[in-house]
Amino acid sequence: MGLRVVLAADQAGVGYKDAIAERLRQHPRVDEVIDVGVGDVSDASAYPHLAVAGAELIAEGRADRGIFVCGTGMGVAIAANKVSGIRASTAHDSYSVERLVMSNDAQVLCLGQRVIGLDLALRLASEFLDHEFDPDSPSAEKVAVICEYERDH
Ligand SMILES: O=C(CO)[C@H](O)COP(=O)(O)O
Repeated sequence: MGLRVVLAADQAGVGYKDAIAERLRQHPRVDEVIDVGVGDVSDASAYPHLAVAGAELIAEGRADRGIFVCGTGMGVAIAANKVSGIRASTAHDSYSVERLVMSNDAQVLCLGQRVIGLDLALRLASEFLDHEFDPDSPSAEKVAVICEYERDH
C-alpha cells in the first residue's frame, strides 16, 4: 500500500506546501495527499493550529507521513511534537532527511520556506518518502526510549 501524506503550512509556508503537493501527486510511493491548509496566503492562522491538525491525523492513523512548512520549519516542528506519538524535525539537507527516518523513525519532515530554495525543498520532500525505518536496526531501541518516556509521563 502507498503512503498517505498530510501537508500543513502557515501563510509563510503555503507556497512551498502547494508546490510539494503537486510534486507528491506524481511520487510513486504516494497514494494520497491530504492538505489541512492553509488554503492561501491570506489565511493568517498561526502555525501551531496547522501543525497540530496535521500531526493529529498521523497520530489517529489516518495519515502515514507529514510534511509541514512555515517560515523556518521550526515552529511547525515544535508544535507537531506536542502531539503524542509524533516525531517531527526540521531538516534542510539530504543526510539529515535520511537520518530523520532511518535513525529517528520520524513521521514528519518540517521545512522553512524562508530558509531554503524551492528546488531543495521539493527534493527533500521526495527523498523523505523514499526512506523506510528498519524496526530491526540498532536505532529502534533508541527510539523506543522516547516512546517509553512519552508513555510513562
Ligand atoms: O517560521 C515560523 C514559526 O517558526 C512562522 O512561519 C512565522 O512565525 P513568526 O516569526 O512568529 O511570525
